[in-house]
Amino acid sequence: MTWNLNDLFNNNNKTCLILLNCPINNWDLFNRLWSTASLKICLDGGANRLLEASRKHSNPSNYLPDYIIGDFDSITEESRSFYNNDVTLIKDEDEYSTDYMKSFKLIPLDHSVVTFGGLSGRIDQTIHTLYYTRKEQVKRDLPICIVSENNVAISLSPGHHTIQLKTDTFGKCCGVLPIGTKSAKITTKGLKWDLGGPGLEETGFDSMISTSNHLDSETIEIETDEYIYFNVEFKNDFL
Ligand SMILES: Nc1ncnc2c1ncn2[C@@H]1O[C@H](COP(=O)(O)OP(=O)(O)OP(=O)(O)O)[C@@H](O)[C@H]1O
Ligand SMILES: Cc1ncc(C[n+]2csc(CCO)c2C)c(N)n1
Repeated sequence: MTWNLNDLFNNNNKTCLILLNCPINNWDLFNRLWSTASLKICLDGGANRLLEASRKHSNPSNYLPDYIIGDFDSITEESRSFYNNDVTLIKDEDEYSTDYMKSFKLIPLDHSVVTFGGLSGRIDQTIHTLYYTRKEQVKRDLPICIVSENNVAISLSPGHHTIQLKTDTFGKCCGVLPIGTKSAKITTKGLKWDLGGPGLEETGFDSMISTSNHLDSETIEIETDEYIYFNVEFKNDFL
């Protein structure tokens, strides 16, 4: 598979943006993802974040998601009444699935997914984001990217991946993260410290995890036998 991470910001008619209940500190970044997405879903308190940020930076009537879904313990009355007429609100009080899990029921399998937020804040929520993103990745051939304030994590299925990224958007720091798997055999090309050579055949919590690695090319090749994440930082002056 070839993933062009610059496509995060290019128009694509089958991309879903999921807005979690996380701060929108970088309106420009959020706005670029919003303009790219064809389907937009707010999770519960994510609607408050959208209303607040779009009021501050623009006109909230131009920022209407397709759905707001969740148990509605976080959405305010004000957000509810603002979005009530134009947006489909789905209240689902199931106590055995999170709002993030509920949102994927609305996303066709032929859509790529960009999750905005979910990597910082409460650690149980962060682990849940990584856990459930992988569960959904198993069902899809298209990527799920988790975009947070300063970096993007892309979920990779077993196989060979070519990741393209431009140095005007992405900084050099990156990681190859075997999260949710005991160990993985990974080979890479295009990183300063490539995996796969002597002493670096295996990656996992019992062996070695490649963090604080650096991009050495605008094309990165990753071959993995397990589901993993690859993360890369946004460039400082891009943010
Ligand atoms: N502090 C946080 N850190 C990371 N992700 C978060 C955080 N808070 C919320 N989220 C994400 O936003 C979604 C909506 O959160 P919200 O606070 O509106 O509801 P919640 O009741 O806390 O979440 P849930 O019902 O899913 O447990 C959550 O499902 C989670 O994916
Ligand atoms: C083993 C187990 N742990 C936690 C929960 C609680 N829980 C998980 S998802 C969810 C909904 C949040 O909106 C809640 C309350 C559970 N049910 N089962």
